Amino acid sequence: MTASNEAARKQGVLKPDLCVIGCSRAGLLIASAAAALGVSVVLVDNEHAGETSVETDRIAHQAFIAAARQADAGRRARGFGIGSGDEPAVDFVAVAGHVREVVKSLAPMTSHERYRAMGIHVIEARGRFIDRRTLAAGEVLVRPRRFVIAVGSKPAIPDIPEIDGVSCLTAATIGSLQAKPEHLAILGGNAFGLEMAQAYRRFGAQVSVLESESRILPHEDPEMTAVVERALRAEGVSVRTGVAVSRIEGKPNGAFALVLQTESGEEVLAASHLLVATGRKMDLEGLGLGNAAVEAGPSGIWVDRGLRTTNRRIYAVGDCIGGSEFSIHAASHHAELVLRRVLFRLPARLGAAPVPRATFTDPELASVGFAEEEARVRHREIRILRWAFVDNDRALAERCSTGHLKAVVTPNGQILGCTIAGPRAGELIMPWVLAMARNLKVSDLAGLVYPYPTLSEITKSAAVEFLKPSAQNPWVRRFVGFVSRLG
Ligand SMILES: Cc1cc2nc3c(=O)[nH]c(=O)nc-3n(C[C@H](O)[C@H](O)[C@H](O)COP(=O)(O)OP(=O)(O)OC[C@H]3O[C@@H](n4cnc5c(N)ncnc54)[C@H](O)[C@@H]3O)c2cc1C
Ligand SMILES: NC(=O)c1ccc[n+]([C@@H]2O[C@H](COP(=O)([O-])OP(=O)(O)OC[C@H]3O[C@@H](n4cnc5c(N)ncnc54)[C@H](O)[C@@H]3O)[C@@H](O)[C@H]2O)c1
Repeated sequence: MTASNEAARKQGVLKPDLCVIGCSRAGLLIASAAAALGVSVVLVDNEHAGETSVETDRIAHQAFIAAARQADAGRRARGFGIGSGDEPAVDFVAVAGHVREVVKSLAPMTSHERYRAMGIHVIEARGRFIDRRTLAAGEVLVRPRRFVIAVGSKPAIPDIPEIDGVSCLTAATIGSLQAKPEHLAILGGNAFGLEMAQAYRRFGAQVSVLESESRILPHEDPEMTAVVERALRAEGVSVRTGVAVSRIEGKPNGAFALVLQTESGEEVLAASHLLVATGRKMDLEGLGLGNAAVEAGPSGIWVDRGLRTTNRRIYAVGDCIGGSEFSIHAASHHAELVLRRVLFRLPARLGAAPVPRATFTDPELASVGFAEEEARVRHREIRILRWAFVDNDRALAERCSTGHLKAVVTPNGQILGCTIAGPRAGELIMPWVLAMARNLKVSDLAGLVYPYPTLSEITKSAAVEFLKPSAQNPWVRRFVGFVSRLG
């Protein structure tokens, strides 16, 4: 037990204004904002942040993808007349060193010491509710005015016969690989699986993605996911959709064979490593939610639209409330809503602000609002606006012109959604998020001045498409003709 926990035990029960359970980005945001406003805060976390946590896994994941991008840039440099086009020499151990360095540089930002220096009482222990108002954390009891639960999620392993017999990798363990896998089979073709597939392929591994749905990124617009799928296949990733793994057969040398059920029958796929990227499950075990009358189901803790649980003193944010979107920005958005409600007693509700989604493959895929199919169900008439990166000067100059932007709008220019598959899509989606959040029309995006040459001009080009039919309007033509006769 740490010195501060020992001191707390001697004080008896801690009675702060706020107790945050979970040192996630969202938990830290709430704790630090509340402390900055003079609110007394206890933060309970079961890990030494900065060492092993989802935060660490996530930054390690991004650092790994960044290294793979460099390997690919080495190959592509030949197209610019640079280098010999030889395969880049990849030192997998040095790549792991780069990842460790990036993770280490993040550690001071998430260290408990940083939050203690802000006046937050940090307790390093797993929290467990013992009644409706009290949390036991190690030997300390905490009875605050309000709780916020931000305990996240952990990888879910699918129920496949004999999967326990192979040592499958997950988001939490893939970082421990010290050598390039010979053949990496990845179960699940959503963001995490695809980002890993492309990165390992770029490092020279054979990679097979096995997705049970009929297409990868099943929640996104199929026209746009096809762009990503084509790019992955072109790099040599084997993408299999609509397949079910019916069992796994271990081999004596540690390798294994996946028995697949496909439309054409049974098939066997031999691989050296298996990465499970089939989703997350809530990390609620041992939290004692029942003691606090906080109801939860298999899809997470039940909250109302203001993120309040079935116990009115307790809020929950992030992955642990389930839903369709598990992301750092969704969790941070929850944190901001809870801060509004708890600190300022202002109304705040889920669903009021559009939350974008992003997949960091190359090309990236980012979206906000409705895709075409859903928009057609909800609106009698819609218009589709498209612009391709091949018609963007910056993309051409940089030889990254794969993909396009697709926006869905109403006939009067209200933006229903936008999806971008292409370079920097995760950045380029932001004007569309802002426009949707502030109820701007697509003509507002068309009217902005964009610097040339930038990828961001793709937004202007697509938005201007909305105005083009007006050029055929007889009244507009007559007016322009009349004005031009005035001299
Ligand atoms: C490999 C990987 C890559 C990802 N990449 C991205 C990405 O590029 N973009 C993106 O937006 N999202 C990404 N995500 C998803 C994102 O990390 C999660 O959606 C987000 O972290 C969820 O935040 P959270 O607040 O729910 O909790 P988490 O970040 O999961 O943190 C929960 C914390 O609570 C602690 N805890 C758990 N139980 C207890 C307890 N009983 N008592 C005390 N403490 C407890 C845990 O130790 C942990 O520190 C990625 C996830 C993974 C795994
Ligand atoms: N770019 C990002 O925002 C990013 C990056 C990495 C991870 N994450 C988050 O991390 C979490 C974990 O990601 P994930 O990709 O593991 O989960 P996920 O839930 O996002 O996707 C799981 C995929 O696996 C498929 N699947 C499920 N069972 C299967 C089976 N038995 N065989 C084959 N396919 C199966 C699903 O159809 C789905 O496409 C997600 O919440 C994700 O949002 C986000």
